Amino acid sequence: MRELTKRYGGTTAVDGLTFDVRPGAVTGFLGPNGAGKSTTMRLLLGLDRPTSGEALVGGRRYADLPWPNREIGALIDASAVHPGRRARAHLLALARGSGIPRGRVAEVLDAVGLSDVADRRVGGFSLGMRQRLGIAAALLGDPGVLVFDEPVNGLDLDGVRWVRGLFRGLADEGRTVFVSSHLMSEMQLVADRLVVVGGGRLVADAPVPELISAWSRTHVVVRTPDPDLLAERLRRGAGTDRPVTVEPGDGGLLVYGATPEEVGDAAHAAGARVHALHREEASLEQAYLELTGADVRYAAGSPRTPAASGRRPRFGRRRTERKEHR
Ligand SMILES: Nc1ncnc2c1ncn2[C@@H]1O[C@H](COP(=O)(O)OP(=O)(O)OP(=O)(O)O)[C@@H](O)[C@H]1O
Repeated sequence: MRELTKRYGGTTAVDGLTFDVRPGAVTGFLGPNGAGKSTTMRLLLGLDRPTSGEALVGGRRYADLPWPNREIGALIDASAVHPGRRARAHLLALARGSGIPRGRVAEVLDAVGLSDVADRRVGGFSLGMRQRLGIAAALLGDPGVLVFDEPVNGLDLDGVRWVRGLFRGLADEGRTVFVSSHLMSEMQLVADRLVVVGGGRLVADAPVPELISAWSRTHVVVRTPDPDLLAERLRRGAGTDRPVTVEPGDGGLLVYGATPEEVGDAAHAAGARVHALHREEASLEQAYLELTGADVRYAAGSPRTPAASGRRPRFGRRRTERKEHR
């Protein structure tokens, strides 16, 4: 994507996005609802025209690809199949239109686990079965680039595990796998890299471990009836050179920059009673909430954001920065 922008009337769905999606890896495309993920994918697939900028597949616009289905396969909308069509007939029609041999249809039906229901009408399929059929259609041309918009929706636990394995296998074969989701927990399990968007803008583009260490901080949670005693002691340092910051938390304190052992020792030295003490690991979920919470449009107010649905980031980006200046 190069400076990709799409406006619908007064709404800017995609706002100057620039990033690359590379072969041999699963790239997660993450953002809350309305962040512009589907629009970006639609622009890449030539289903809509950019207002400005470009979305290219191997350096070419979708419209300029001689055999698009053999270069890029996509699942955008699993319900976009006529309900009266049988699964096999649907795939055969797609294959015929793209010059793909008939034999490939049985192969992809088998790959997605739909061989037994291939001659049933799609109208009777569950959402999970339709997702599988959509994935089969994406695989049909054996393309080097695969794009999946929210592919996990509607899949049961087995289906979710299967899809993770499938993406990993496709990336290991050297293909480019680009998968959107609004679920950080899902992306953490499947993606090598993440492109994070909020309000149509790029918020982060990095390998998953880099994102975690850059955007979230592990801390120690202490439950104590004597928070003032302990906080005062910790603010003078926990016996190391590292700066320690302390924040009020549920029934106690949240301590940044000290180990549980150091916090325990500080409590002992201060004479503060400790009822519980544990380390809370930095999770990608936390990083995601911070990242999208940092976006102005998604910081608060919108009823569709994780921040506004009761999972507000406890430590927004600005607060963290302020803490570090203290
Ligand atoms: N055809 C359209 N006409 C008008 N506005 C649109 C159109 N398509 C998308 N939008 C708007 O563009 C913004 C981005 O939508 P988009 O569907 O790309 O987001 P998304 O990240 O895929 O979210 P979701 O997970 O909800 O699908 C939203 O504000 C949406 O309402």
